[in-house]
Amino acid sequence: HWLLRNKHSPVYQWPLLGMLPDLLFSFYNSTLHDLHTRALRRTGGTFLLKGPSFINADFMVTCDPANINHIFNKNAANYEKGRDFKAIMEALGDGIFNVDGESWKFQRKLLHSLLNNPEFECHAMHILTEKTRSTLLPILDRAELVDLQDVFKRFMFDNMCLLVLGFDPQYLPVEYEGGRLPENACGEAFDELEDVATYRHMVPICMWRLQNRLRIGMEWKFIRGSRTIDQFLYGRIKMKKQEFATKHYVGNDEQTKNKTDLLTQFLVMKDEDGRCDGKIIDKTSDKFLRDSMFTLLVAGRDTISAGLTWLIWCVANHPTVEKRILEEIRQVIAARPPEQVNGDEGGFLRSNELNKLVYLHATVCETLRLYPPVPYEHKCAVESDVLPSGHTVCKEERILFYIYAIARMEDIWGKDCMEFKPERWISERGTILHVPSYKFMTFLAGARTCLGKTMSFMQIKSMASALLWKYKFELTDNNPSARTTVGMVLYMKDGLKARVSRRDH
Ligand code: HEM
Repeated sequence: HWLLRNKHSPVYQWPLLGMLPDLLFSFYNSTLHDLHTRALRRTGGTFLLKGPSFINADFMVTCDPANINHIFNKNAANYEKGRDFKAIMEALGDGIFNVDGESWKFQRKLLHSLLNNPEFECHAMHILTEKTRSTLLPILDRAELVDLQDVFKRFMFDNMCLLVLGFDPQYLPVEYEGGRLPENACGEAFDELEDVATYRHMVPICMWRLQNRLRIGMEWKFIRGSRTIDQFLYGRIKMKKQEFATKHYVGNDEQTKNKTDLLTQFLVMKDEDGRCDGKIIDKTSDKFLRDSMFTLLVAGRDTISAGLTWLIWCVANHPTVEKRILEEIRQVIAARPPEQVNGDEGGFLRSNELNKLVYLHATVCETLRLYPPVPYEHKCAVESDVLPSGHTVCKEERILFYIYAIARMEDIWGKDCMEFKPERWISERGTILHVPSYKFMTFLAGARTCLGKTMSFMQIKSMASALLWKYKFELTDNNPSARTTVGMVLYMKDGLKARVSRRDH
């Protein structure tokens, strides 16, 4: 019976241990995403991932657009993040990622008004351009061989700190000695907390809780990393509050207010505080500010840097795509009025110019389709339900959405789904095609769609155009299929090492 069952099982099932051995093997082997993709292909898009039979560790795994549409839109009220998610992502505290119900509604409204404000978007672009000009370009000008992934990650950490806290920790300093970028306790603590979250996804709750009590293994990393992050964030919050107490805040008019960091905006916003479970959420309390600022830093740092890393890799592997992008930028620059033409400005395009880059936009979409910075997500059923695929979900059962696998399904993206083809995003009229979020789920779907989507596109396009216009990146490893990390963020396992040379236009 066991052998017969395995004949039809998408992942090998061991007695007592279920699919855990194969999962762990592919986790340490960095092939976890491929294992899920293969299993989803075999099963038509949905299967039950069986954990060890002596603990409740089963997951329904799906990448079926009909199921996703059902869970995120049609019957969204029945699906929550759930208790486990909050425990796994403990470092995020009560930030928006980790909450449901009233607290989520309150934070969503608050963040929506801040992040999607045109003046704030303009401020974000200004910070990004200045930081690129003052740090990133000088480093790339000097570098011959560089790990672009490491540089982008550090750069985005500084950029997000400026945007969120109004402070630059200089994780990517302009000057550094010995050709190696220096260590930074806070930046590294972010990485450690992410590793812990991945580990907690894999290992049964009782096991990591015990390790936490004993302060050993990965859980010791969690304790140490949380302490570093808390010191950093509470320190910044205290300083900002002191600034407020000692000097009159100049930004009473709406325009100035929207052009400051998010921490300041949280403090000056006049909106009412929220309510959750009958209690009042005070949005200026240290704990609420810590959780919100940390969430925003996490939301923007890795997603954008991972997206940009994959984009440079994809473009470097597709010379025809690179040629078309450069041609598009050349046309936009050529259309500038003479008084705005400045040789050194190069690929630094203004927001209205970035909007004209349809092919670059399609390239970003295609990169984020094949390499979604958040490769999987999970939710929990409040009540039992039947999915459109016919699978029954029990009460409190967890569902894993394999965003990475969606792009690799022929039924969804066609026979050429594995190919990197920006053209698939462009309509006959030359505009960007709209693809529903349950098919292009990189920014999630439904009411919980990412609040930084517009900003991310602008930032990735701005950096990509500036870098591709100014430099040629020659990859040291010509492997057309790079290994991916298996963590919460999809990075390149071996980094992105490239030789950098300036282009002569
Ligand atoms: C390429 C870049 C990005 C990608 C791929 C991305 C992806 C995602 C995903 C998958 C989620 C759902 C997470 C969950 O529910 O657990 C999410 C939520 C969110 N993102 Fe992004 N994100 C990006 C950039 C940003 C940026 C730059 C910000 C702003 C600083 C941001 C702010 C948020 C917020 C506030 C939420 C929570 C929405 C909610 O729960 O209602 N994101 N994002």
